[in-house]
Amino acid sequence: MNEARPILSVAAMRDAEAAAPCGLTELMERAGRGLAEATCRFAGPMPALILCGPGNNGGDGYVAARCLAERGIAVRVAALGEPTSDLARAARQHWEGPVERVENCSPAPVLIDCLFGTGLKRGLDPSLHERLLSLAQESHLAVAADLPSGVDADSGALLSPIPDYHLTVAFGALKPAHRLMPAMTQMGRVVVANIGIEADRRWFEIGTPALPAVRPDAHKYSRGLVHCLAGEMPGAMALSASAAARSGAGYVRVSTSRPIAGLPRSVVEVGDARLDDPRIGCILVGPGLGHLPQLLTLALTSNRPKVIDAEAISLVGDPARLRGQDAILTPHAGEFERLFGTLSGSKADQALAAAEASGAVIVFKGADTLVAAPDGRLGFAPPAPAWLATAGTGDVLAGMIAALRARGMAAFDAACAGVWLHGRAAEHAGPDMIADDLLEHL
Ligand SMILES: NC(=O)C1=CN([C@@H]2O[C@H](COP(=O)(O)OP(=O)(O)OC[C@H]3O[C@@H](n4cnc5c(N)ncnc54)[C@H](OP(=O)(O)O)[C@@H]3O)[C@@H](O)[C@H]2O)[C@H](O)CC1
Ligand SMILES: [K+]
Repeated sequence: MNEARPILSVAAMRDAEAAAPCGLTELMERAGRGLAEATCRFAGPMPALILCGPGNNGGDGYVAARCLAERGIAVRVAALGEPTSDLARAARQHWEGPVERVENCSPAPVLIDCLFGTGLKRGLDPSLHERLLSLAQESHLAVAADLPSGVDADSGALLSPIPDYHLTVAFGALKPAHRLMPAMTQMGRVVVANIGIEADRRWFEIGTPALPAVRPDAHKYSRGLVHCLAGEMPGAMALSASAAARSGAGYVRVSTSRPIAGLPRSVVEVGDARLDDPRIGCILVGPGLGHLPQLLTLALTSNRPKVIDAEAISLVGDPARLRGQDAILTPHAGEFERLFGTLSGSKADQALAAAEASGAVIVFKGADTLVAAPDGRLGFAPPAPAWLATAGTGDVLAGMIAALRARGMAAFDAACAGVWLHGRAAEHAGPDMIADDLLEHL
């Protein structure tokens, strides 16, 4: 079972740190020890070079050096200068070995980057980031303490270039950058060292979903009726409706003015669209919609839950139009901007602002998909294969989420579950998959 792991912003991390009953010195001790242990497990007994910055990330490095030396590892330390924080100064004093200079130290098979963590405020000086890149290049394994130095912890932006790491050891909790582009692709394996803080769980990495059980007295309507509104290009809705049928909906119905090729025989095509049917668990509108804005208007006249995808998102026009609707929106970046405009802040900030403005659950898709709720909950997708970026996979996701919603899951939970299952289906389908192949793995 893959538990939802908390994700903390820099501000939330500082609060958690301040509230930790064990105190900051012990937190640093645990962080350094966790870094040493994770590095040993990953790299074995290879000689290591630890780069220490001026702040507490550097402090973690001095602690890790002591712990590695206690394990008999040949470890060297190189610093940018003397530590500037009290905690790091104390950690430096407990390191009994020599301290070289980052500018002229020689490389080692394992490079451990403890230059900067959550306190990074700007890009590294060019001479320093070039030094970091070259020391990483000359090592066999590069390990980042908390975050690669150069990454903005809250947004995942690269403030200066970073090498590709093999391992990143996050302290206490994941930070947004561990699950946001572009930083997430350069961190290698990401592990969390438990340092004993209490983490707020409103932001989290989406874990294995708990799906509703099928009751012994279930019938097709109680298991969830998905009503799809097919548009000008019904092939897209064929994918969505098939995905809904394969995601446990009891009954999938498609309103269409002409026969649709490729639907499973169990999916029913109907000529009319009676959306006041109280048995409808979720309406799906958008995939293959084309220029039929009236279908969105029709969906919005119904009080039933709905998933609004693809072209239908742009047709909403004003996010306030969704207030009072029980809606899940599934935009990619282009659709997001067309409806919500250019919002400021990180992708996380933007997703939350969009959820608040519309009152809808927002699935902000991409290599770093986020699920935002109007009440401030935010799910970050675990990494999914890059080969998911192919035509039709969004139609499949929309159908999956509609089915999970129709099965009675709350909107936010259904969206998170759909995103998680979609990523895992892609892993099973393999690198040459097309969207249709996902259906076999739902
Ligand atoms: N959160 C926890 O529970 C724990 C975290 N720990 C570790 O501490 C770091 C965060 O430590 P902090 O001291 O806040 O920050 P950093 O070490 O990342 O860096 C701060 C210093 O770096 C200077 N700075 C910032 N950006 C640059 C830059 N581009 N170039 C040069 N110098 C820079 C900054 O000084 P300025 O005044 O010049 O801005 C600071 O001196 C966290 O990531 C964990 O690794 C602890 O172990 C305890 C538990
Ligand atoms: K670091």
